[in-house]
Amino acid sequence: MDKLRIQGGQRLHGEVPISGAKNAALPELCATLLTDEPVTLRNVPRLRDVATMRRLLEHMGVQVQTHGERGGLTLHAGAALEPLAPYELVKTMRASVLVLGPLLARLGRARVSLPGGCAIGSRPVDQHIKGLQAMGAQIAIEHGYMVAQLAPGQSRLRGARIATDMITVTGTENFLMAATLAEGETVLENAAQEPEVTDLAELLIAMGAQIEGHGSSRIRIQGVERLHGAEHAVVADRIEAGTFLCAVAACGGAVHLRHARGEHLEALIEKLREAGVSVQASVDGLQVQSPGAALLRAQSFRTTEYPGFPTDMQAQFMALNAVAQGSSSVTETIFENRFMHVHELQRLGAKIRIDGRLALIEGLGGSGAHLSGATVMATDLRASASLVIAGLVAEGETVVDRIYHLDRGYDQMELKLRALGAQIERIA
Ligand SMILES: CC(=O)N[C@H]1[C@@H](OP(=O)(O)OP(=O)(O)OC[C@H]2O[C@@H](n3ccc(=O)[nH]c3=O)[C@H](O)[C@@H]2O)O[C@H](CO)[C@@H](O)[C@@H]1O
Ligand SMILES: C=C(OP(=O)(O)O)C(=O)O
Repeated sequence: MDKLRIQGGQRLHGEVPISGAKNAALPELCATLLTDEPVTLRNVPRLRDVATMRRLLEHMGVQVQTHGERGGLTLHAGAALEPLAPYELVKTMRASVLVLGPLLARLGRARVSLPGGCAIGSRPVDQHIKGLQAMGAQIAIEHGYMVAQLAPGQSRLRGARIATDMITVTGTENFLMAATLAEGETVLENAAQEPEVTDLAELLIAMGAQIEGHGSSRIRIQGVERLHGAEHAVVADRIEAGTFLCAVAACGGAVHLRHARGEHLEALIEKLREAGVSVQASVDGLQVQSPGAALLRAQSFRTTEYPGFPTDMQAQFMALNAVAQGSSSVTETIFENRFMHVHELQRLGAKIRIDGRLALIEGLGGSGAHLSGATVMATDLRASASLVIAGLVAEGETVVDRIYHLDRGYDQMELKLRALGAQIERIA
């Protein structure tokens, strides 16, 4: 099992290219199920989740071709599709639930394994099921599978008004894709406003869908009879960019993040600036400069839906707070179990106390104390990133075990960090 070995204490300098977003690429790969014409995606990141999604789509009969160095994939979901997503392919990746909407819309039936339990919370899919039922789908849970079909006498999904109990990102994406081929109008109330939802809507529009209001909390979709092929470049990954911003903030140095989109990271950038980090827009990205964590002021924050502070950046910013000056509090409001990095950060010497959904952090900056390297265990994707950041500033050697979690969502992170001057290597 691969691990990362880090020798802490280096400042970071240079330029890093930000890859396409995992959370946009995954729904966009699923959207190719909506048409029998080829769809080309560019800037698809090289990630384990993308490879898993590719295997899942190929298993259903989608032909996938890779081209070029720059993450080009052409997907062709021709006529012979088997709408089955088996447990073996679904268990490691929550996003596999995103095949349900497109399959129902295109074929009127699907059999999709419930996604496996996840470390960060229970993550039910009740809202996905309720919304698709409102569009006329009949969905039963049988032997761990969602078995879905259209109601008798119905040849297409029907447009509906869907108001979810909470804001759900993949739920919004599933409804958006399903509604493109439904009969009549669908209105999504309480829709997620994340940039990845907007990027998906832009791909769907390029395929011939009629969508208005994406990027706001109410999205209107007029169903059409068919969609066609298109070409689309996946938006830059704001969470990868945010992770590099926190890494440079903690280590100190000056780095250009090529392709990063500052307008997608406003809540995070505001906190970094308040901490004492300089973040400036450049022609094609962001320029970040930091004196190093010990001279920064720790920042309190609460995670909320976009445009608020992203839950997917909570663990990385907490690592920064642990080595900055002063005390801070972090409240996680999206997932009930997303503090698993805390125990591992404590093993490196971080002073953090958890009280329910609140973490209280006593920053080491200016106290004379430091994190000290140790072997730590990655428990989920962003927890792994937070341990890498902590390892980069800790004294001595840190080994981060179980980095298959990191490989789910970061495109060659250790190579990118090494190019910036970090001492980090992958070991078996
Ligand atoms: C592939 C992808 O895009 N993953 C992102 C997506 O996950 P995902 O789309 O799974 O997260 P949601 O936005 O759906 O979850 C928000 C909250 O709603 C709850 N919920 C959701 C659906 C449902 O049917 N029932 C229910 O109770 C969840 O358990 C969670 O507490 O958004 C999360 C929140 O920004 C991010 O952390 C993930 O990186
Ligand atoms: C939680 C995440 O991903 P997923 O929804 O794929 O588990 C994430 O990207 O931080």
